[in-house]
Amino acid sequence: MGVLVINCGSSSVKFALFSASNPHPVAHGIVERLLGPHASGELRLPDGTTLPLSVAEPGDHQAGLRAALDTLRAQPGLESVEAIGHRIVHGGQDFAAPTRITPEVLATIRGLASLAPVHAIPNALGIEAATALFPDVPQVAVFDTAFHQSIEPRVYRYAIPEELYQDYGIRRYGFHGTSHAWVAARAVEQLGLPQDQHRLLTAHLGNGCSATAVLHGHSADTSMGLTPLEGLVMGTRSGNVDPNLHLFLHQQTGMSLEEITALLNQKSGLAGLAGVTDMRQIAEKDAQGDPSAHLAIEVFTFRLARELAGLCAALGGPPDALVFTGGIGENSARIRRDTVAQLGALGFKLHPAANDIHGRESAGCISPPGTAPAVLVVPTNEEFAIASATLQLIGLA
Ligand SMILES: Nc1ncnc2c1ncn2[C@@H]1O[C@H](COP(=O)(O)OP(=O)(O)O)[C@@H](O)[C@H]1O
Ligand SMILES: CC(=O)OP(=O)(O)O
Ligand SMILES: [Mg+2]
Repeated sequence: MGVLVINCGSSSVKFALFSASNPHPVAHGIVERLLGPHASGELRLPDGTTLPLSVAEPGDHQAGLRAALDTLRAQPGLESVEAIGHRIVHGGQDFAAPTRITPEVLATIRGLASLAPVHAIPNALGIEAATALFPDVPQVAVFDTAFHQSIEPRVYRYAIPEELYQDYGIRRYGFHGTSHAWVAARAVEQLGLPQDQHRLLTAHLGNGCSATAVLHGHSADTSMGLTPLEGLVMGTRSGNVDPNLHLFLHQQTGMSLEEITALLNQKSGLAGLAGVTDMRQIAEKDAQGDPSAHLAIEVFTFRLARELAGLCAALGGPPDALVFTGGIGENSARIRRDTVAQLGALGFKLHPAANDIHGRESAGCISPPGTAPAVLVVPTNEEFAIASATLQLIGLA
C-alpha cells in the first residue's frame, strides 16, 4: 500500500512515498525554485542514491510534481501510489480533521487564500496537479490548523470588535499542528507520561517557527494566529510586531499595504536581522564576530523563551517537558542552549554534553538525568503523520 505525501509550498514541492506503516519513506525528495527559470530537484532512495529531477518549462507546481512522479514511477520495485495525502496549511473554521478531497473541499481550501496568502494557493495547486496525474487515486487533506481546534475562545479570540470574528472568522488558528501533535505524542511515550495527564511545551523551529502548549494530548495555546506570521521570529517572517507598524511604515516610506505585508513575511525575521535565513550560516557569522548575526540569535532565542513562558498560562501547572523539533530545533545545540538558559524561572536546565550530541535521527533527553522538567529533542515526521492520517481516513490502515 503506497501512500504519497505532498507538501506544496510557495516555490517548492516536497514529497515522500511511504509503504503501509513504515515511518521511513521508500522514496522522498524536493523540487525547488518553481515559478523561476531554473526549477530543479532530487529524488532520494533508501539505499542513499540521489537522482536529479529535471523540470519541464514552465516550471510550475504541476511540472514539478510530474518530474518527481515520472522518476518515482520508473524506479523498479517501488510501491504504486494508492492514496495521496496533502499537507494543507489553513483549514479555517471549516476543517477540524483530515478530510477526503472533493471538488467542494478544494474550492473551500482555495477560498481560504486570504487567510494564508503564502500557503493556500500552492496547497490548492498541489491538489490540482495530483488530480491531473492520478485522477482515480483517493486524496486526503491534512490540515496544520486541525490540532489547534481545541483551543478555547479566551485563547483564540482577538480583542477587536465582535463582528469581525462573526463576519470574517478573524481569530487565532495556529499552525504546524501535525508536527506539534506528532512530537508531543513521542515525548509522552518516551517519558512514560499518562496519555490523559501531561503538560508539554513543543517548539517547532524550521523555516516557519511556532510553539505550542499541549495539555493532556490537546493543543491549549499556540504562538501563531490568524496567519502563520504571528508569534516567533522565523527565517523570513517577523513574528509579532506592533500592529501600528503598517500605518507608520506606510506614512514614513509610502510603501503600500501589500509591500509591507511582503516585507514582514519575506524579508524580515532572521533574514531581516542578519541578512541570511539559514541558522547554520548565522551561527558561523556569529562565531566570526558578526554583531548582526549575534543579535539575530539573541532576538530569536529571547522571543522563543518569552513565548514558551507565556504558554505556561494555558497549561495551568508546571510543564513536564519542553520538546525541540524542526530543522533548527533538532540540529542547533546553540539555539537550544541559549533558549533554555533564559527559562531558568521555570526550572528548565540542560545537560550540556547531551545537548551537544543530539540531532536529527536521535531523539533524546538533553536535561540532567532524573530531573524535571525534562528537555527533549524529538525529530518531527510530518510526512509520515500525514500518510498515517490519510490511510486511516480512507479505511486502509
Ligand atoms: N545543523 C544545523 N544547525 C543549525 N540550523 C540548522 C541545521 N540544519 C538545519 N538547520 C536550519 O533548519 C532550518 C530549516 O528547517 P526545516 O525544518 O528543514 O525547514 P522547513 O520548514 O522548510 O521544513 C534552516 O534555518 C536551517 O538553517
Ligand atoms: C505554517 C508554516 O509556517 O509553515 P512552514 O513552516 O512550512 O512555512
Ligand atoms: Mg516546516
